[in-house]
Amino acid sequence: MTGFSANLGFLWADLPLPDAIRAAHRAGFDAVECHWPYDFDPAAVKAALDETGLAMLGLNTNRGKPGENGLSALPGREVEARAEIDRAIAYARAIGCGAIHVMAGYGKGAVADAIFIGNLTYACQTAPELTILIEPLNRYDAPGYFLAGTAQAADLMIKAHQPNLRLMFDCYHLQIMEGDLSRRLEKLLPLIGHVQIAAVPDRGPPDHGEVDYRHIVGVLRDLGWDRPLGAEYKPSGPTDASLGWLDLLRAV
Ligand SMILES: O=C(O)[C@H](O)C(=O)CO
Ligand SMILES: [Mg+2]
Repeated sequence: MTGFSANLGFLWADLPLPDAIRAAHRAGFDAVECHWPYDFDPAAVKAALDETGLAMLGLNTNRGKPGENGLSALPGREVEARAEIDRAIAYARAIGCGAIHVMAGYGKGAVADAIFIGNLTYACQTAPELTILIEPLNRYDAPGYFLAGTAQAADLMIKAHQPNLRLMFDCYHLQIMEGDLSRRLEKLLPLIGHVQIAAVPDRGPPDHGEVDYRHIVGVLRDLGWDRPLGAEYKPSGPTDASLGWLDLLRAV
């Protein structure tokens, strides 16, 4: 049966992270993931993970100054970008989290490409035991974000040539940018480190909109994908009232 990871950047985002972990456990999630956990004491986060038995699958590097969306592809910001990578690695190690999404920021062109590859290589080699993720974001939510498609991501991964560098396949962003999700999942499977889901286009629970996730869950299962899918959607009210989709997708 397919498992699901609650993305606590959006689900139970009104609770302190340790309590959000407990809420995800009560709701029956198989794992959790987050965006930016840095305001919370890693010991308290680890205690909640140990208490519930849930794994924290991933966290993000910090985004930088207000209005920025990551630093790792930005010329002249390498020192800060690597400090944020170091901070993310230390936090991930402290709580036993397996993956870090290194956020690129609003760069472009060959210079940004080279800088991003350098910073990704640094992250991969500093923490060879962790998976380092890169994630294409859609042009509506993040106009100008450096990484905007799977071909670009695959090209970066070939150039960086690091065994622990993987693609975050966020079905929400990639349906908007590229579509053809079933064939794309099949083709890119060896590059994928984590899969996320949300309704398109409203980023609500994955039970409506233009993607039928019953089909996508079946495709992934048939491809042999056996890791929890990240529920990274924005509930329109209390998270506990938004979870009808869980039984629907578990039944696939
Ligand atoms: O927004 C997303 O899809 C991401 O997964 C993220 O980590 C924050 O931008
Ligand atoms: Mg995502």
